[in-house]
Amino acid sequence: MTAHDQFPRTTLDHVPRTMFDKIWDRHRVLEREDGQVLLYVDRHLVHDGCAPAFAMLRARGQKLRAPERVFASPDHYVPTDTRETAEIANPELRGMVEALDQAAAESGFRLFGLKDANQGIVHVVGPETGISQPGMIIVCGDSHTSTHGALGALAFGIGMTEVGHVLATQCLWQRKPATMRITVDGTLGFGVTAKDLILHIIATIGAAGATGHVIEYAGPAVRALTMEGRLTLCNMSIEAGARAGMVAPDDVTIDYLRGRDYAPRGEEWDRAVERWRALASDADARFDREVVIDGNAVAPTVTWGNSPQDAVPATGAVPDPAAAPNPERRAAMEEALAYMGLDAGQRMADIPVQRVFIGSCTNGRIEDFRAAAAVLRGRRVAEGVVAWAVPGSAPVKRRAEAEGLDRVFRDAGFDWREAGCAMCLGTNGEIVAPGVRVASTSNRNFRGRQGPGARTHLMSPAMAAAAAVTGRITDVRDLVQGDA
Ligand SMILES: CC(C)[C@H](C(=O)O)[C@@H](O)C(=O)O
Ligand code: SF4
Repeated sequence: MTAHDQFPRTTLDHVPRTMFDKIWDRHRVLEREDGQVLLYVDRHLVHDGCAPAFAMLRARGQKLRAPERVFASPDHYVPTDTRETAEIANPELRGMVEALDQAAAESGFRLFGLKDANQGIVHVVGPETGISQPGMIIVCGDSHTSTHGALGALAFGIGMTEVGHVLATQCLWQRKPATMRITVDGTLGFGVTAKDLILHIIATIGAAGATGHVIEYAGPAVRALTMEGRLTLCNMSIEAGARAGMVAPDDVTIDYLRGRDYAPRGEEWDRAVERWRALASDADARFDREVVIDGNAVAPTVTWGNSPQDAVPATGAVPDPAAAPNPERRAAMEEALAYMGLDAGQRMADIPVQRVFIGSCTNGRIEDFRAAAAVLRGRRVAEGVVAWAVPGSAPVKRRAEAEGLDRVFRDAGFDWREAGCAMCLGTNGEIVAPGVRVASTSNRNFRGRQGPGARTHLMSPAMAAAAAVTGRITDVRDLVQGDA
């Protein structure tokens, strides 16, 4: 018997915890009687839409509590044809970029400005610079902050008032969410990516399927994903209604972070890795909900409607509202088909597209451009199709250019552009005309998102490249079968 065994351990020691619990517990500052918990925030990411929060601070004469924990990059409002602020013709857009420059100058936080080597969509910048790390609480005034959970962080979007609160206090009040584990068994097949997987998951559990929950993705098909695939997966957690998505850190995570600008070094790195490895959910930890997905059954997946849950295999057809489970769903489907200009039963492969957008915080990373380039090499964009490649960050753009991918895109007839959110949301003015159908690698196919009347079909980068080449929705497996 060891000395330790003579003392009964407290029951607390025996409570198995999920990764979410471990991160949550470590960041609790205090708890209110109504159950709200004050959390300490490790990283606060800021974008060019956060001007109202800085205005709030200014009006109250408050300063940033911890500017060294705040990192910013302009993304939503920046045009993707120039990096010169002075060349931004629209004064409103220019004003947004200038407002962020001014806030950084006043408050002393790190800004990756328009011409900075690290500028990009905040959700691409955080992971790629190593600012986002396992075990952290990461917040940003943007719903797709869930992206960073791929590194084993608890990362979630907050509102503008909360952005102001975090800037001033470095803390945030939150109610504890429920936990949900999505286990993906099996292996993703040829031509099937993390994007197809997350569209399949959302189609399975619904756009409100994870409301109030933090999702932990687990299982062999998730473990087999690259870090970039995991970022895509976690990015769209919010489209299933989840508060956040996360993947436990493993060798993939650690290899990804090693040597990045903001990653720890030397002995500090070794200690960090030890901490990160201990974050995984305990084997006997209980989740409030469990979902199991068969990874072998996932096909290249495309959306047909105005919610990310409106997704079917590329080999499938537009569903029939008559088969809807209830009248509300039937009405929603009918409305979506009318807006999208589609008929029930129409084969997905017969739907023509006029525009293609490869980019966004979902699929604007180097592996996404490699996957699309692999399809485009030796091929041309179909007659009448306008196709854009928009890197998620300046480093992604440089890397792609170093690999000669920009040539592949240009030779195929793509426009190769500067980094930003661009056509994902179009707040920078980059939208399409009414009725135009877009094959898009972004995360939301809401009505009017890519412009009033725009018709968005969500898909993977390889699928978007295939659509660019054929001018219609195409199962990329059919197109590239003869390659190799
Ligand atoms: C503008 C921003 C607040 C918004 C978000 O929260 O997600 C945007 O990034 C989006 O993707 O719709
Ligand atoms: S790329 Fe799209 S989804 Fe991502 S932050 Fe920008 S607008 Fe939002």
